[in-house]
Amino acid sequence: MSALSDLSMPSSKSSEPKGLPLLEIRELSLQYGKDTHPVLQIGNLAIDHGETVGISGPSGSGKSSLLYLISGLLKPSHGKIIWDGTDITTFGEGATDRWRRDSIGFVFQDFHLIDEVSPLENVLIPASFVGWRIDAATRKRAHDLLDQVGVPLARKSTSDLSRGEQQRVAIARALLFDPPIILADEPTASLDDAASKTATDILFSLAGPNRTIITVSHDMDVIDRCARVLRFDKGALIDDSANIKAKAGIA
Ligand SMILES: Nc1ncnc2c1ncn2[C@@H]1O[C@H](COP(=O)(O)OP(=O)(O)OP(=O)(O)O)[C@@H](O)[C@H]1O
Repeated sequence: MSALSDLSMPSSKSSEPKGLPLLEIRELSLQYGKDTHPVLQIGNLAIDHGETVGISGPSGSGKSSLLYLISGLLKPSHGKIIWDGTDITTFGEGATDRWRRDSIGFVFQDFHLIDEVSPLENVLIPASFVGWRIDAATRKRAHDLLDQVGVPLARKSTSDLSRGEQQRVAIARALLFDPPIILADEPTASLDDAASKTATDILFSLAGPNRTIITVSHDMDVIDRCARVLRFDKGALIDDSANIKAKAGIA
């Protein structure tokens, strides 16, 4: 891994804090089917620029649904999701996709990589949605990101990589467009202890005054690294507190 510290640079696209929270949720609810009980209901919640936020709670409490809602991958049944002053629930599909590409890097539990292609091609997947030709600067950035997360560039097939390396490819891919917000859904759930620690170190090295990390996790090592922890149960936010351990740097 050449230089983890390179990743800790704040996103160059970060919006300047304007005194508004980065994310505001208002009266949000999600039902997966008409006439079904909401699986998530949140009154008001605000997250500031640069916060590291861990989302914890029992299985089925709505954590992943929340992450999918705030990334625009799911539409709520009611309520507003306001990022930097703009309610993304009013966007059509194309505008949501553009906003997500520019603003969010998403790290999934099961990586969402294409096994048959190289790590470099996987990192470049988001660029392939933007246009037919991938420019040299984007290729170089993908190359540099893989180098920084310590993934062997010479591998032809991503399936040859260890699971830890695959998750690092996924993290590099999430950073391709230098997003100010990183969302992660159980980023260490399928990794062994050593690989979890490396992935967690990389993830949190990305945090900065203007880069915000929001992660769902059952892994206490991940949650302990977050300065703020939101706990959910049965679709409700039951606790929202500062994490004293993370603040003291002893997580
Ligand atoms: N596509 C879907 N259709 C119907 N119900 C769903 C769907 N996805 C999730 N649910 C339900 O919504 C509730 C919240 O699910 P969600 O995955 O958000 O919880 P979670 O806290 O992330 O759980 P886990 O920790 O097990 O991943 C659960 O009861 C789940 O069964």
